[in-house]
Amino acid sequence: MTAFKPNRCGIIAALDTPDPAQALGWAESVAPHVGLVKVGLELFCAAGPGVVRQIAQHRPVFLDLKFHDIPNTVAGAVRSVCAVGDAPGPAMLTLHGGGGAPMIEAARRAAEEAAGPRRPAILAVTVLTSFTAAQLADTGVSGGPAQQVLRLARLALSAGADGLVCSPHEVSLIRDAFGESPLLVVPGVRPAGSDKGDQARVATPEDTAAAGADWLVIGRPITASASPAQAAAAIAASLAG
Ligand SMILES: O=c1ccn([C@@H]2O[C@H](COP(=O)(O)O)[C@@H](O)[C@H]2O)c(=O)[nH]1
Repeated sequence: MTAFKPNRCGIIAALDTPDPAQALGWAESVAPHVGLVKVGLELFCAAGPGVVRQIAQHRPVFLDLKFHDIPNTVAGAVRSVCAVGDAPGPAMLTLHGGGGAPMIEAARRAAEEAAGPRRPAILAVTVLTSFTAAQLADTGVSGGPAQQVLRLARLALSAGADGLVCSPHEVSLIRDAFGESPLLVVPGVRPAGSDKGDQARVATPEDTAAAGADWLVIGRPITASASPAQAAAAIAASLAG
Protein backbone atom coordinates (compact mmCIF):
# COMPACT_ATOMS: atom_id res chain seq x y z
CA MET A 1 0.00 0.00 0.00
CA THR A 2 2.77 2.47 0.94
CA ALA A 3 4.25 1.70 -2.50
CA PHE A 4 1.76 4.24 -3.78
CA LYS A 5 3.45 7.14 -1.97
CA PRO A 6 5.64 8.32 -4.88
CA ASN A 7 8.99 10.10 -4.64
CA ARG A 8 7.81 12.59 -7.22
CA CYS A 9 4.31 13.75 -8.17
CA GLY A 10 2.76 11.35 -10.71
CA ILE A 11 -0.29 11.11 -12.93
CA ILE A 12 -3.45 9.04 -12.54
CA ALA A 13 -5.40 8.91 -15.82
CA ALA A 14 -9.19 8.87 -15.28
CA LEU A 15 -10.76 6.38 -17.71
CA ASP A 16 -14.25 7.90 -17.82
CA THR A 17 -16.21 6.01 -20.48
CA PRO A 18 -18.98 3.40 -20.38
CA ASP A 19 -17.07 1.31 -22.94
CA PRO A 20 -14.64 -1.23 -21.41
CA ALA A 21 -12.81 -1.72 -24.73
CA GLN A 22 -12.14 2.00 -24.96
CA ALA A 23 -11.00 2.09 -21.33
CA LEU A 24 -8.62 -0.82 -21.93
CA GLY A 25 -7.26 0.88 -25.06
CA TRP A 26 -6.63 4.11 -23.12
CA ALA A 27 -5.03 2.19 -20.24
CA GLU A 28 -2.67 0.43 -22.61
CA SER A 29 -1.69 3.60 -24.49
CA VAL A 30 -1.12 5.88 -21.47
CA ALA A 31 0.54 3.20 -19.30
CA PRO A 32 4.14 4.30 -20.06
CA HIS A 33 3.38 7.85 -18.85
CA VAL A 34 1.16 7.40 -15.78
CA GLY A 35 1.49 5.71 -12.39
CA LEU A 36 -2.12 4.50 -12.05
CA VAL A 37 -5.39 4.54 -13.95
CA LYS A 38 -8.73 5.44 -12.40
CA VAL A 39 -11.94 3.46 -12.72
CA GLY A 40 -14.88 5.61 -11.67
CA LEU A 41 -18.64 5.36 -11.48
CA GLU A 42 -19.29 5.55 -15.23
CA LEU A 43 -17.06 2.63 -16.20
CA PHE A 44 -17.75 0.52 -13.10
CA CYS A 45 -21.53 0.85 -13.45
CA ALA A 46 -21.35 -0.09 -17.14
CA ALA A 47 -18.78 -2.88 -17.00
CA GLY A 48 -18.73 -4.22 -13.42
CA PRO A 49 -15.89 -5.40 -11.19
CA GLY A 50 -14.29 -7.58 -13.89
CA VAL A 51 -13.03 -4.49 -15.68
CA VAL A 52 -10.87 -3.60 -12.66
CA ARG A 53 -9.01 -6.91 -13.00
CA GLN A 54 -8.54 -6.44 -16.76
CA ILE A 55 -7.32 -2.86 -16.47
CA ALA A 56 -5.01 -3.77 -13.60
CA GLN A 57 -3.00 -5.83 -16.12
CA HIS A 58 -1.77 -2.49 -17.54
CA ARG A 59 -1.44 -0.26 -14.46
CA PRO A 60 -2.53 -0.37 -10.79
CA VAL A 61 -6.13 0.78 -10.43
CA PHE A 62 -7.50 3.66 -8.37
CA LEU A 63 -11.14 2.66 -7.79
CA ASP A 64 -13.05 5.89 -7.30
CA LEU A 65 -16.58 4.89 -6.24
CA LYS A 66 -16.81 7.30 -3.27
CA PHE A 67 -18.54 4.93 -0.85
CA HIS A 68 -20.95 6.72 1.50
CA ASP A 69 -23.32 4.60 3.59
CA ILE A 70 -23.70 3.13 7.06
CA PRO A 71 -20.47 1.51 8.36
CA ASN A 72 -21.68 -2.09 7.91
CA THR A 73 -22.63 -1.50 4.26
CA VAL A 74 -19.40 0.32 3.40
CA ALA A 75 -17.34 -2.44 5.07
CA GLY A 76 -19.17 -4.99 2.90
CA ALA A 77 -18.51 -2.97 -0.25
CA VAL A 78 -14.81 -2.71 0.63
CA ARG A 79 -14.64 -6.50 1.18
CA SER A 80 -16.32 -7.05 -2.18
CA VAL A 81 -13.87 -4.89 -4.13
CA CYS A 82 -10.91 -6.44 -2.27
CA ALA A 83 -11.96 -9.99 -3.18
CA VAL A 84 -8.92 -10.37 -5.38
CA GLY A 85 -8.87 -13.98 -6.63
CA ASP A 86 -5.61 -14.36 -8.55
CA ALA A 87 -5.61 -10.90 -10.17
CA PRO A 88 -4.66 -7.71 -8.35
CA GLY A 89 -7.49 -5.70 -6.76
CA PRO A 90 -7.54 -1.91 -6.56
CA ALA A 91 -4.47 -0.11 -5.26
CA MET A 92 -6.55 2.76 -3.85
CA LEU A 93 -10.24 3.34 -3.21
CA THR A 94 -12.36 6.31 -2.16
CA LEU A 95 -14.94 6.99 0.55
CA HIS A 96 -16.78 10.22 1.27
CA GLY A 97 -15.06 12.03 4.14
CA GLY A 98 -18.50 13.27 5.17
CA GLY A 99 -19.49 9.67 5.96
CA GLY A 100 -17.97 10.12 9.40
CA ALA A 101 -15.36 8.37 11.55
CA PRO A 102 -17.21 5.05 12.20
CA MET A 103 -17.67 4.53 8.44
CA ILE A 104 -14.00 5.22 7.70
CA GLU A 105 -12.81 3.00 10.59
CA ALA A 106 -15.04 0.17 9.34
CA ALA A 107 -13.68 0.54 5.79
CA ARG A 108 -10.07 0.41 6.97
CA ARG A 109 -10.73 -2.69 9.12
CA ALA A 110 -12.52 -4.42 6.25
CA ALA A 111 -9.67 -3.70 3.84
CA GLU A 112 -7.11 -5.07 6.32
CA GLU A 113 -9.15 -8.20 6.95
CA ALA A 114 -9.86 -8.83 3.26
CA ALA A 115 -6.49 -8.04 1.70
CA GLY A 116 -3.91 -7.88 4.53
CA PRO A 117 -0.67 -6.17 3.46
CA ARG A 118 -1.95 -5.95 -0.14
CA ARG A 119 -4.90 -3.83 0.95
CA PRO A 120 -5.84 -0.74 -1.04
CA ALA A 121 -5.03 2.71 0.31
CA ILE A 122 -8.18 4.28 1.77
CA LEU A 123 -8.73 7.84 0.55
CA ALA A 124 -11.36 10.22 1.91
CA VAL A 125 -12.92 12.63 -0.55
CA THR A 126 -13.18 16.05 1.10
CA VAL A 127 -15.02 18.73 -0.93
CA LEU A 128 -15.59 17.82 -4.59
CA THR A 129 -13.46 19.87 -6.98
CA SER A 130 -16.58 20.92 -8.90
CA PHE A 131 -17.89 22.84 -5.86
CA THR A 132 -17.63 26.62 -5.57
CA ALA A 133 -17.90 28.30 -2.17
CA ALA A 134 -21.48 29.33 -3.01
CA GLN A 135 -22.50 25.78 -3.96
CA LEU A 136 -20.98 24.46 -0.74
CA ALA A 137 -22.92 27.07 1.25
CA ASP A 138 -26.11 25.90 -0.51
CA THR A 139 -25.58 22.47 1.07
CA GLY A 140 -25.53 24.08 4.53
CA VAL A 141 -21.76 24.21 4.98
CA SER A 142 -20.51 27.69 5.81
CA GLY A 143 -16.92 28.93 5.99
CA GLY A 144 -15.84 27.95 2.47
CA PRO A 145 -14.13 24.92 0.91
CA ALA A 146 -10.73 25.34 2.61
CA GLN A 147 -12.20 25.23 6.11
CA GLN A 148 -14.42 22.24 5.29
CA VAL A 149 -11.56 20.36 3.61
CA LEU A 150 -9.39 20.80 6.71
CA ARG A 151 -12.24 19.71 8.99
CA LEU A 152 -12.91 16.55 6.96
CA ALA A 153 -9.19 15.86 6.56
CA ARG A 154 -8.65 15.88 10.33
CA LEU A 155 -11.60 13.58 10.89
CA ALA A 156 -10.63 11.14 8.12
CA LEU A 157 -6.95 10.87 9.01
CA SER A 158 -7.80 10.32 12.70
CA ALA A 159 -10.19 7.54 11.67
CA GLY A 160 -7.52 5.66 9.71
CA ALA A 161 -7.69 7.02 6.16
CA ASP A 162 -4.33 6.80 4.38
CA GLY A 163 -4.95 9.94 2.40
CA LEU A 164 -7.31 12.50 0.97
CA VAL A 165 -8.83 13.67 -2.29
CA CYS A 166 -8.85 17.47 -2.43
CA SER A 167 -8.58 20.22 -5.02
CA PRO A 168 -5.31 21.91 -6.03
CA HIS A 169 -6.39 24.90 -3.90
CA GLU A 170 -6.15 23.00 -0.61
CA VAL A 171 -2.96 20.97 -1.13
CA SER A 172 -0.54 23.33 0.61
CA LEU A 173 -3.01 23.95 3.47
CA ILE A 174 -3.21 20.21 4.08
CA ARG A 175 0.57 19.82 3.95
CA ASP A 176 0.97 22.68 6.44
CA ALA A 177 -1.57 21.12 8.80
CA PHE A 178 -0.76 17.40 8.49
CA GLY A 179 2.74 17.14 7.05
CA GLU A 180 4.09 14.86 4.35
CA SER A 181 2.58 11.52 5.29
CA PRO A 182 -1.03 11.70 4.01
CA LEU A 183 -1.36 10.53 0.43
CA LEU A 184 -2.76 13.53 -1.49
CA VAL A 185 -4.64 12.63 -4.67
CA VAL A 186 -5.77 15.70 -6.57
CA PRO A 187 -8.32 16.07 -9.40
CA GLY A 188 -9.30 19.43 -10.89
CA VAL A 189 -5.98 19.63 -12.72
CA ARG A 190 -5.86 21.45 -16.04
CA PRO A 191 -2.85 22.06 -18.28
CA ALA A 192 -2.65 25.78 -19.19
CA GLY A 193 -5.25 26.68 -21.81
CA SER A 194 -7.35 23.52 -21.47
CA ASP A 195 -11.09 23.52 -20.87
CA LYS A 196 -12.20 23.51 -17.20
CA GLY A 197 -15.47 21.74 -18.00
CA ASP A 198 -17.44 21.30 -14.77
CA GLN A 199 -14.39 21.69 -12.51
CA ALA A 200 -14.36 24.81 -10.28
CA ARG A 201 -11.25 24.71 -8.06
CA VAL A 202 -8.48 24.08 -10.60
CA ALA A 203 -4.77 24.64 -11.19
CA THR A 204 -2.10 23.50 -13.63
CA PRO A 205 -0.16 20.24 -13.17
CA GLU A 206 3.05 22.14 -12.41
CA ASP A 207 1.47 24.35 -9.71
CA THR A 208 -0.39 21.43 -8.12
CA ALA A 209 2.78 19.35 -7.96
CA ALA A 210 4.73 22.28 -6.50
CA ALA A 211 2.09 22.67 -3.78
CA GLY A 212 2.80 19.11 -2.60
CA ALA A 213 0.38 16.74 -4.36
CA ASP A 214 1.38 13.07 -4.63
CA TRP A 215 -0.89 12.22 -7.55
CA LEU A 216 -2.72 14.34 -10.13
CA VAL A 217 -6.00 12.83 -11.39
CA ILE A 218 -6.42 13.90 -15.00
CA GLY A 219 -9.26 12.74 -17.23
CA ARG A 220 -10.57 14.78 -20.16
CA PRO A 221 -7.36 16.69 -20.90
CA ILE A 222 -5.93 13.23 -21.73
CA THR A 223 -8.87 11.17 -22.96
CA ALA A 224 -10.53 13.89 -25.08
CA SER A 225 -7.30 14.65 -26.89
CA ALA A 226 -6.58 13.27 -30.38
CA SER A 227 -3.73 11.26 -28.89
CA PRO A 228 -4.21 10.32 -25.22
CA ALA A 229 -0.69 8.86 -25.15
CA GLN A 230 0.88 12.12 -26.38
CA ALA A 231 -1.25 14.21 -24.01
CA ALA A 232 -0.19 12.07 -21.04
CA ALA A 233 3.44 12.15 -22.16
CA ALA A 234 3.38 15.97 -22.43
CA ILE A 235 1.97 16.34 -18.90
CA ALA A 236 4.51 13.86 -17.55
CA ALA A 237 7.31 15.85 -19.24
CA SER A 238 6.01 19.10 -17.72
CA LEU A 239 6.17 17.49 -14.26
CA ALA A 240 9.66 16.11 -14.84
CA GLY A 241 10.85 19.57 -15.91
O1 LIG B 1 -13.44 15.94 -6.07
C1 LIG B 1 -13.33 15.15 -7.04
C2 LIG B 1 -13.25 13.78 -6.89
C3 LIG B 1 -13.10 12.99 -7.99
N1 LIG B 1 -13.02 13.52 -9.23
C4 LIG B 1 -12.84 12.62 -10.38
O2 LIG B 1 -11.61 12.94 -11.06
C5 LIG B 1 -11.79 12.87 -12.46
C6 LIG B 1 -11.45 14.21 -13.06
O3 LIG B 1 -11.68 14.17 -14.46
P1 LIG B 1 -11.43 15.42 -15.41
O4 LIG B 1 -11.94 14.93 -16.73
O5 LIG B 1 -9.94 15.67 -15.40
O6 LIG B 1 -12.21 16.58 -14.89
C7 LIG B 1 -13.21 12.42 -12.72
O7 LIG B 1 -13.19 11.03 -12.97
C8 LIG B 1 -13.95 12.70 -11.42
O8 LIG B 1 -14.93 11.72 -11.14
C9 LIG B 1 -13.10 14.88 -9.39
O9 LIG B 1 -13.04 15.41 -10.52
N2 LIG B 1 -13.24 15.66 -8.27
